[in-house]
Amino acid sequence: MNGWLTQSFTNKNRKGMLMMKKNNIVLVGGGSTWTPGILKAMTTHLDQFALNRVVLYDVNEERQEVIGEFAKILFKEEAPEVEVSYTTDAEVAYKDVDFVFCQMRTGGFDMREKDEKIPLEHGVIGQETCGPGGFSYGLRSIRDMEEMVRDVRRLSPDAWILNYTNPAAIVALALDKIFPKEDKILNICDQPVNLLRSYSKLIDHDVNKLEPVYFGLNHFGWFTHIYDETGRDRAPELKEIISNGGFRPVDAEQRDQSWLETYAMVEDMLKDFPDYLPNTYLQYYLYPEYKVKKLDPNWTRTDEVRAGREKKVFAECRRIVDNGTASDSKVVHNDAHGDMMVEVAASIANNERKTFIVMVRNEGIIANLPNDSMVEVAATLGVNGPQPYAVGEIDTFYKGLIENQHAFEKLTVEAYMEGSYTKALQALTLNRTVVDAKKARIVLDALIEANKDYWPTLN
Ligand SMILES: NC(=O)c1ccc[n+]([C@@H]2O[C@H](COP(=O)([O-])OP(=O)(O)OC[C@H]3O[C@@H](n4cnc5c(N)ncnc54)[C@H](O)[C@@H]3O)[C@@H](O)[C@H]2O)c1
Ligand SMILES: O=P(O)(O)OC[C@H]1O[C@H](O[C@H]2[C@H](O)[C@@H](O)[C@@H](O)O[C@@H]2CO)[C@H](O)[C@@H](O)[C@@H]1O
Ligand SMILES: [Mn+2]
Repeated sequence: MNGWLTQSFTNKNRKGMLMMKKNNIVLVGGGSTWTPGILKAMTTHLDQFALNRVVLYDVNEERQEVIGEFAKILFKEEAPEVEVSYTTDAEVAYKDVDFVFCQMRTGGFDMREKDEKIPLEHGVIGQETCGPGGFSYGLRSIRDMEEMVRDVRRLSPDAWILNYTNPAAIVALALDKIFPKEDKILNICDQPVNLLRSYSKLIDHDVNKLEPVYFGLNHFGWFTHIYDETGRDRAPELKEIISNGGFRPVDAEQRDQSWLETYAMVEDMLKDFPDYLPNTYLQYYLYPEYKVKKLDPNWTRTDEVRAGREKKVFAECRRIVDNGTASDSKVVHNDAHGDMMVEVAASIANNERKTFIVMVRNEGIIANLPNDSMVEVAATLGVNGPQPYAVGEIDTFYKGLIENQHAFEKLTVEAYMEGSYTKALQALTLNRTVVDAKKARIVLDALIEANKDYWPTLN
């Protein structure tokens, strides 16, 4: 039984006491490199999102132990009233939870490396969530994600499942097809909010006062307007600034070179297509040949992450555990990722109806796109889930791009569900990063071989 937190509550309109439920959380992929940041965000948002119990769950015992021991120290110092534990047992993890925060990586970085390097060996974009890499990772993620949902529903029928697991576009579509009646699964990406934070720096404006209008699919969308609190659209000014002075992420000093290059490509995209502010991932679809030349098949993003974030996070957590204190922690910072995950949960739990950019089944939100696509748009979040803002009709160029990408995503999910080689080949042939069917077949066959321990058989 959860406790309740009596919280003193003050804002400019109301003063009083708010009874806030204390939530039981499970963090799936508890040994993830992002977990320390999310845990830190949990400790700094306790007045918004009250916690009773936090369980970390991972299939990898070694990773889980390092991050789990760190978690115990962090909470002992920051929020000793919260019960913290870690486990590799799904039966323990999913029992009696209110929110599941999910960020698993089936196959780990070893398989991410193959997703990136195999396509590149054949002259095609190799990226974690885009093109054949995203396809490959998608076919691995769906199985574990389906199992997770079934386990959660058996052990915690009413829990909210907040999913970050990539490729989120394919995972979201697959879960929507497998569990069409589910209304408590929400797929989220932190890239739009991270872009918003970067825009807010460019115009020196509080990000919380910016209201975005966004449309597309996950890692495949555009900001059409960015309104400030006076109702003025700041998008034209932002486009001007970026077109003349380039674009850097808000946390540029923490970024590896490849992310700086990725942000820089927004300037190129705006020069070619000045209508809207593009999501950075569009670079792979708009300039596949150019990007392939820039990518190094011997040193991809996985190598950078392993040498950078993964090494730092685990070394720092081990150091904290050895020292017995997290008070001087360096790598555990709040960024868009942890903050957003906790703020999304708080908005749902407290029925705050704050606006976030999330994935939802289209059903007319973007009037001239298929109803069954999982679109990424602005929505308010409350106890009844997302209430998306209507986008209306979109112009031909964007409609064409998105319909093509949706067809790729849908065929990928169907290839998984039907075990269909033909649909897998159709999916890769449609993808803008591949196009050529002979190339698609070569890459598909190589990925089948690499994923034989993970994928269903494709006949
Ligand atoms: N949606 C977004 O915007 C966003 C942002 C950041 C990260 N992510 C995603 O979050 C995930 C974690 O990323 P990372 O770079 O920290 O990877 P990571 O490999 O460091 O962490 C993932 C963890 O998941 C564990 N895992 C694998 N299969 C599991 C399963 N079936 N059940 C429970 N745990 C399992 C692994 O052992 C690993 O410890 C990835 O899917 C990544 O793409 C998404
Ligand atoms: O290559 P990685 O593992 O570093 O990151 C892949 C993820 O990239 C995006 O996330 C951003 C995020 O938006 C930002 O807040 C900050 O934390 O950096 C991340 C990248 O380092 C993307 O939205 C995710 O889906 C990817 O998993
Ligand atoms: Mn993302």
